[in-house]
Amino acid sequence: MTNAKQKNQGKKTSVARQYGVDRTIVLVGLMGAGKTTVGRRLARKLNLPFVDSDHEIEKAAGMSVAEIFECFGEADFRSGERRVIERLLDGKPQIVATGGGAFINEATRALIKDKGLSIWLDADIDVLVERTGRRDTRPLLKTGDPKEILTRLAEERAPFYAEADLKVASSNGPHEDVVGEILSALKARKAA
Ligand SMILES: Nc1ncnc2c1ncn2[C@@H]1O[C@H](COP(=O)(O)OP(=O)(O)OP(=O)(O)O)[C@@H](O)[C@H]1O
Ligand SMILES: O=C(O)C1=C[C@@H](O)[C@@H](O)[C@H](O)C1
Ligand SMILES: [Mg+2]
Repeated sequence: MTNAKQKNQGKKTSVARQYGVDRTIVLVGLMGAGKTTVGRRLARKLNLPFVDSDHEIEKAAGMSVAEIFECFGEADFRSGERRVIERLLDGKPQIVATGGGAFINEATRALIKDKGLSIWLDADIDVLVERTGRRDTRPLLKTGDPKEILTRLAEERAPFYAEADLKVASSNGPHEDVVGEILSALKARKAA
């Protein structure tokens, strides 16, 4: 490794270390909570790589999430999601944004708990409805009224998301504020 590369590598670990981050951060929570868009900004702040599990699945399959659901069904999507997340957890610390249902799957949740530091991004239903309404890419929200679906999913999933290591409110923008809340939660965890 060249000196410059070594220096950069050292810098990468040191910013994250200041916040006590020595394993991959895994963002969990409902569709629209901000896992992808907040996660990308958090990664920049901590000088860590960013990766999105939905995007990785799409790359591997050469299809969109909606197409995978349509052609193979949700069960196949979930097993692909588990395999992708297992691979993403097997390496140096990074920021992983998961799909909204990943942490609900028992096997995927066990992997994340074993190797990652999970953070639940929690936003109010009306905020989620507005945010997810901006793009028509989420297959689970196309089967009925999005507000009813998100309300039901929030009820069903909250006990699982509550198993995350940290919980951060993500209703109030801008994204940078949520990043700030995550950094504060990491600092508090380090100090505890
Ligand atoms: N704190 C925020 N302030 C303002 N807008 C936000 C905030 N967080 C997310 N958004 C917006 O909400 C939309 C959905 O966000 P994002 O794609 O990051 O959600 P997600 O949790 O990754 O959802 P999914 O589970 O479907 O992948 C985007 O348009 C994003 O810019
Ligand atoms: O909440 C969910 O179950 C999902 C969320 C999205 O990120 C995608 O992973 C997919 O649309 C399913
Ligand atoms: Mg996302």
